[in-house]
Amino acid sequence: MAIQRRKISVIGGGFTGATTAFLLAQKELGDVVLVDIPQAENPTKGKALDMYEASPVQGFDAKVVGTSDYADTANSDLVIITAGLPRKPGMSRDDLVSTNAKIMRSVTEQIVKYSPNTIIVVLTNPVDAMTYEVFRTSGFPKERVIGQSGVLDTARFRSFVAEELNISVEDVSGFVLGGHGDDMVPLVRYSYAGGIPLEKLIDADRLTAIVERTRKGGGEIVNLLGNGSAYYAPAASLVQMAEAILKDKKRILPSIAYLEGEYGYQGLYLGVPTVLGGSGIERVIELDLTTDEKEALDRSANAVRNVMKVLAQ
Ligand SMILES: NC(=O)c1ccc[n+]([C@@H]2O[C@H](COP(=O)([O-])OP(=O)(O)OC[C@H]3O[C@@H](n4cnc5c(N)ncnc54)[C@H](O)[C@@H]3O)[C@@H](O)[C@H]2O)c1
Ligand SMILES: O=C(O)C[C@H](O)C(=O)O
Repeated sequence: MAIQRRKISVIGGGFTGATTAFLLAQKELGDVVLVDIPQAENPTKGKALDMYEASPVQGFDAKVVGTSDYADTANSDLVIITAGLPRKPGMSRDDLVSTNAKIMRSVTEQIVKYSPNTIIVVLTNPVDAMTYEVFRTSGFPKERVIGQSGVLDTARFRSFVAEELNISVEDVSGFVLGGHGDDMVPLVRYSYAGGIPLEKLIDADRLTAIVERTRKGGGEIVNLLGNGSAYYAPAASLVQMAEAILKDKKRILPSIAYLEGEYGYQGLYLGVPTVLGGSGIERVIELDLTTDEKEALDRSANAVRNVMKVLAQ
């Protein structure tokens, strides 16, 4: 029997969607279907063809097609949702909730129709609430609906620490819990450089500044870009999660997972450490938190709950 390549659909062919599609193809994680609205069909086809034409030069074997027809996504192994509005300077991610929730509902119905057994990874903001909306609309089991925030937030933290210590980013590990907002909880106590706790290497004041910069990392890029939000690091983060799932790597990566009692929360999508593998979220890892850390996580969880109230209206 012929072995078939994996199929990955990326919904939304804008900055994050197109960048993700290209990285997925470059890593030969599967053939990629890039989907956008009918009005954007030609540019989407153009981007996909352009990517495919890079394959002989870069030496990757992956087909990339652009479309507005969900029939082309049928039987996807993985679907990544990037469709929706990004914020502009002066906006919070939460300002996007109503518009992007409608988009989540419509794209999820199409995804489920054509790929009822797929795993969905959501990027669209406000991502904790949007992941919940996709979960609710899809009717999928919780392990097959996952949100991306922690890989990106941790990557920002690791970059800033590496810069501070003038060391390789590879040797820095970070740990960010909570919602993808300014209340996220970077946990310095669980962060290391070359196995050495960061608190032994960086002054408390500097560490506080790095934590603050991480929390506001998305806004820093929004202000620099002027019209849109980050896409290179978000796309790289999606691809790391996709690789863990498609190759059943069982990596410990932070994901936005549906909590039913873990960390004391019920019925909430929130960023936590997880094991990501072929079934999606295979396990949520629970850790003991100090009183201060739990209070910070509660603030972040409350911020997500407040956004979710809009969905209930
Ligand atoms: N969770 C994260 O860490 C993270 C990181 C980066 C961006 N984001 C979010 O991802 C989303 C996309 O960001 P972007 O920079 O790619 O924006 P973008 O404007 O470049 O692209 C969005 C694309 O979605 C398409 N779209 C809109 N409605 C659609 C629909 N119904 N079906 C299919 N496609 C549709 C648009 O035509 C556009 O091409 C935003 O909400 C942004 O805030 C989240
Ligand atoms: O900041 C944004 O609006 C986009 C994204 O969530 C990010 O953190 O870069």
